[in-house]
Amino acid sequence: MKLILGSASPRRLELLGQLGIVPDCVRAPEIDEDPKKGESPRDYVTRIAREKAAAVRCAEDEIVICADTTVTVGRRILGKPRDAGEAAEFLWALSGRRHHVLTAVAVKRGAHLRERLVDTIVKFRPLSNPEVNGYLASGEWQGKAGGYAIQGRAGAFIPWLQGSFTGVVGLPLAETATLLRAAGYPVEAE
Ligand SMILES: Cc1cn([C@H]2C[C@H](O)[C@@H](COP(=O)(O)OP(=O)(O)OP(=O)(O)O)O2)c(=O)[nH]c1=O
Repeated sequence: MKLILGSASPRRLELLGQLGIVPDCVRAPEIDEDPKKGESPRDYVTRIAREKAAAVRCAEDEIVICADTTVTVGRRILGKPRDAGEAAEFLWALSGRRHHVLTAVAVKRGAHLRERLVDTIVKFRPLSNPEVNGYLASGEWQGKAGGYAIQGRAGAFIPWLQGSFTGVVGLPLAETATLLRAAGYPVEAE
């Protein structure tokens, strides 16, 4: 049984490694990640993970794992910021508030798709101008949903969360292990 990681995210590769899993290959999906008009954040993230899984070619004896992570405040979806200006806007929108980080995981084996949606509530303390400017200068916001990475220096902005830390980083490991086992892929530990 071969495992394909359908993701260009180095975080997802590293997180699988935490489970002792090294995928047999990595195939990054190319899809349009724009939300549809009026689409709820939960529907959006589920659809994108599903579309990523559908976009990755695989043989009968291969399992594909894809995921999508998005940050939501109210009904607003914060994806990966286009530039530093948008990252600044996102950080101010998150400052001093709680938001949700949704990660949908999709595991495909043949025609069968298994999915899980993990919802984590994250609290940001109020940020100051120097903190936001310092963070923007670090470049850590690039390629991250919501414009921050909890596993880096933005960890200092977050006094509390409820849910899955690994889900925020991009692949919730408890749910991922369950999905992979259900698909027939051996996952040790636990
Ligand atoms: C909120 C948050 C997001 N992220 C990252 C995880 C994801 O890589 C990224 C969200 O973008 P995604 O579209 O989920 O993934 P990606 O574009 O990096 O990779 P691919 O589509 O090929 O799978 O944000 C962190 O690393 N830390 C965080 O704290």
